[in-house]
Amino acid sequence: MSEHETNPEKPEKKSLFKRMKEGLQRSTQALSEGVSGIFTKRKLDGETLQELEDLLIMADMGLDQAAAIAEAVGKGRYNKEVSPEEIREILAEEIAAVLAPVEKPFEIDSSKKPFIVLVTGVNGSGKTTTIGKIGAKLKAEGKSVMFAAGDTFRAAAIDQLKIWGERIGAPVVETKVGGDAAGLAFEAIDRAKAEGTDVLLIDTAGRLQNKAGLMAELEKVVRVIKKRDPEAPHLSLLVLDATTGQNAINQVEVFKETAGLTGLIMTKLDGTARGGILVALAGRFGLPVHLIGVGEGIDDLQSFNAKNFARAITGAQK
Ligand SMILES: Nc1nc2c(ncn2[C@@H]2O[C@H](COP(=O)(O)OP(=O)(O)OP(=O)(O)O)[C@@H](O)[C@H]2O)c(=O)[nH]1
Repeated sequence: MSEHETNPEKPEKKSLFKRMKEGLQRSTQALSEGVSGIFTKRKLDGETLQELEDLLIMADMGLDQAAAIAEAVGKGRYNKEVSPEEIREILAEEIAAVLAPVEKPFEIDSSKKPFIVLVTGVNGSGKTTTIGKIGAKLKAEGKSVMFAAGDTFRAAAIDQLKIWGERIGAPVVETKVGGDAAGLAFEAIDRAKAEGTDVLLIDTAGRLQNKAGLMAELEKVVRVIKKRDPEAPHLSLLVLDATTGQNAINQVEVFKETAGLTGLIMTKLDGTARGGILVALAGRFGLPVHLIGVGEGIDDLQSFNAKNFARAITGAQK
């Protein structure tokens, strides 16, 4: 366990970039050492570029993005000696270029009251914790927050959200285990309206093992939300666990239409050497990435910055 996991109080003083870099260490190590291994005392040619492409695939960037990025790195540099440091810089630029279009801060439109955020994701993705952390950040900005414990299938998920609610002073709308999630969303919107709440965050169930049932329920939740406010949900976010690798692609496909996804949050990037999955997702779906999780602390849920992320995972120094 790294220091920031065992002592969540201390690192507050650390810069967010430093925290992110630490969180991404495993990915950085794989890419940075990989580049050194390929380009030390060797020319940039078809062979080394193929090895680079393989390295990018290993980092979960996906076949298409890996090929395109490797090609871009090679452009105009064939048969030249290019140092690993230079390759890391070029790689960081190319990765940032793929990621830049999906960099979008998590923002609330305060003309919408309540601003309704629907949060989906498979069990264990970090969904409930993420909702709690977002709520804490919004509260710190002076906004009033309400949670709807819409993962009605698991008592643990309801309890976890209640703990967050108590911690940050946000009311939690809940129903009994097995209760109707759509009905709960309906009730939560009415209550948030009545109480003049700024932001309502709605949790949902994530049992992919019953995919048809889950999707039918999600559709119903979205339908009911729209009945109360045709513009809502104002954000529909999917929480993805970076350690699931390429599986994240399937998850986006599953939730995209049903939940009308407007953006992504990627958690647990600290638990994998394959942080390149964000590159694969960006290239494939172009969905905004609002936040990334690089550890368990509140400050470890950070705004996604394409350039910083690309620099961190490649180990580029400049
Ligand atoms: N290391 C690390 N752990 C994280 C991150 N985000 C969330 N977690 C942890 O992941 C675990 C699962 O989070 P939950 O919030 O329970 O996940 P969930 O999707 O709600 O899962 P269920 O409640 O099981 O559906 C918790 O222990 C979180 O602290 C992250 O960015 N890094």
